[in-house]
Amino acid sequence: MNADSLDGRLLFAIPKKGRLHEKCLELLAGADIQFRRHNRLDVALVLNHPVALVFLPASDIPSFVGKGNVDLGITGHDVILEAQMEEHVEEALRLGFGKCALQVQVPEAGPIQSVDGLAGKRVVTSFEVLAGGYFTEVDARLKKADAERTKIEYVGGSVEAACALGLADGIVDLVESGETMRAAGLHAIATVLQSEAVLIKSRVAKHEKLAPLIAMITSRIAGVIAAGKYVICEYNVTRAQLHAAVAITPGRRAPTVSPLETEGWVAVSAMVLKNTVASVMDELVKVGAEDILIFNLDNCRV
Ligand SMILES: Nc1ncnc2c1ncn2[C@@H]1O[C@H](COP(=O)(O)OP(=O)(O)OP(=O)(O)O)[C@@H](O)[C@H]1O
Ligand SMILES: O=P(O)(O)OC[C@H]1O[C@H](OP(=O)(O)OP(=O)(O)O)[C@H](O)[C@@H]1O
Repeated sequence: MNADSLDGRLLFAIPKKGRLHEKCLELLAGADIQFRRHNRLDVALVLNHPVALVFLPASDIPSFVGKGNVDLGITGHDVILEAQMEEHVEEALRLGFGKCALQVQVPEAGPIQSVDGLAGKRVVTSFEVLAGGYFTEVDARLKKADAERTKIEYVGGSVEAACALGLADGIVDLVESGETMRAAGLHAIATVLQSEAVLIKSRVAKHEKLAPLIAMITSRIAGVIAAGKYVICEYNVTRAQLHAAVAITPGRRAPTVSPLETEGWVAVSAMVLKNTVASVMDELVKVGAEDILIFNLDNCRV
């Protein structure tokens, strides 16, 4: 591949490894963005659109998009703030995966058990900017003199080992299930921010001509995300109970209600959030709904 083959193509950055990589590949497949990635190459031409995928470390994607080197990208909200790129990129869509929290952690059995207690001590992190900003405020609130301020030290990985190694009194790191934290004998004493994966667009004006293609990709990805969040719920209910049933399944705009051949009965179809489906079914049974069926969505536009 040479640089010419990228001419006129929209560049779309995808995390090359790590927690977000697999999910991004699923999203691309769901949005019918087809590509063949050659072994070890970090650029792949999309076969069915004028797009090239650029596989980059998640933490580098905010600045590539923010500076306009690539037009679109998927990365974590956390790394956008860490790269101080929030004013240079537009978060077009929240993607609902890669959910985690950046938390202040200390040894469970240690002498320090509060953020105020940790202030002025040594904190190790991969998120220097966010941790630095957080403890600058804590130090200011506690009126720490310059020499007493919290010392933030950067490490590129294995942050959770820093306390056990005697390098830190506390750390600031990402937590999802909490397994890594607990395995290292740590617990969280504060949350700096919540994060999830986001689709970001460059704010650089020269990319205006790509707007229709960006809008199409955004809409396709939004459809795949919505399809994962919703199911279709269908059931039969008497007209007398329709009002109560519709209150349980109002749908996104409104449910579809169709007459049944049986006098006094209707069939109802509505989109329902997947994570509420069990309680929705319980409630429907209580108001007399019958033949309740749940269907997964492959894809949708909402
Ligand atoms: N445990 C987790 N659960 C959910 N999302 C996470 C988790 N850890 C990280 N993330 C999200 O994924 C992004 C990339 O993190 P990940 O640890 O996969 O990085 P990476 O690309 O493997 O880089 P490195 O391992 O070099 O730090 C983070 O910025 C965050 O938004
Ligand atoms: O709360 P948990 O579910 O245990 O997840 C948290 C861990 O996940 C991330 O690291 P990851 O495992 O992606 O590897 P990395 O340290 O190489 O980035 C993060 O840096 C934490 O260490």
